[in-house]
Amino acid sequence: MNSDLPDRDPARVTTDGPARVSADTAGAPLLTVRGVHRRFGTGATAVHALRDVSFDVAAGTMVALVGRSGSGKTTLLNIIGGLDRPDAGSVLVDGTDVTALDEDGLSLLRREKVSYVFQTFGLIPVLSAAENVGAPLRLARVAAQERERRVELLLELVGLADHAQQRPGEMSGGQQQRVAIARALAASPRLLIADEPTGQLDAETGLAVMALLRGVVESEGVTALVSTHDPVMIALADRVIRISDGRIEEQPAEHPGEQTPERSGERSYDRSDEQIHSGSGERSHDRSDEQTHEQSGERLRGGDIS
Ligand SMILES: Nc1ncnc2c1ncn2[C@@H]1O[C@H](COP(=O)(O)OP(=O)(O)OP(=O)(O)O)[C@@H](O)[C@H]1O
Repeated sequence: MNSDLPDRDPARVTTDGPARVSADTAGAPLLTVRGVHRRFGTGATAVHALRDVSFDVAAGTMVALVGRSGSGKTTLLNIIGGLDRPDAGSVLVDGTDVTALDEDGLSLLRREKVSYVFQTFGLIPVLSAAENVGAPLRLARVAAQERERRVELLLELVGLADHAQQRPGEMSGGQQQRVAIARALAASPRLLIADEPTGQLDAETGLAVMALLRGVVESEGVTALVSTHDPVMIALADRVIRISDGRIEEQPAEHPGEQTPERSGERSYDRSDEQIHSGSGERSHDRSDEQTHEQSGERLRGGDIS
């Protein structure tokens, strides 16, 4: 498959196998949430959607955010992604205090550091898959040739190289969500936020999409915060944060620098590509991280768009 891909600038796209959480970055928080409070409304009818929420997320990990409907997951993700502001507290993403940014700063944050994957995909219906994936690169004024190259690699990564010209309405829900994941990765974000990304998908397709997310966390070195209700998907995460009635219910001990197999990138997870391409949903015990690279051929982080 790799031989079909165009020549690449090795300075932009590495080919040296899966990304690992290196010793110097392992355990370092990519995300720091401190004392976040969000209230909707006032007086007796006020809803305290988040109450004194604090946690850290280490770089290069995939964290599942779980909780019942109305527990505050979307509110929390929106605040972390700069789509909403807390009444109190702070959020640091890769050293940037999101809560202190003005609108321009938030736009820049969303363009450069944080990407979203939504339950409803959020694709632009009149654009092809390739144009949707390329949209953030257009915004970032990436030159056409480089943009085309990255779009091709990204669609390859999510197994949709043959669907580049199809519009969202001509694709299945699972395919649309894979386009959305490719688009979210286009600008090489540090943090990928996914709000119930499989909520609209059947169980098998949902698992394949989640396994794909799991794969890109490792291959692209991205950090992912994913809200989900699905226990199978929770099992794919490095760590689970539970939220109940706006409060973090359970905070598993984290020891910065500690290298579990999961955190060191040695984790073996289900093979997303076979599941996606065959739709079988069968569990593979192959070393998926190696295969991810054999099949996608690339680690896109490092393919900076500037
Ligand atoms: N814009 C808003 N105005 C008023 N109340 C809101 C608003 N947004 C959220 N809420 C309330 O805040 C609480 C948390 O909502 P949130 O959407 O964050 O929950 P959730 O865990 O994402 O739920 P679900 O799993 O159903 O998506 C709920 O009680 C909700 O009704």
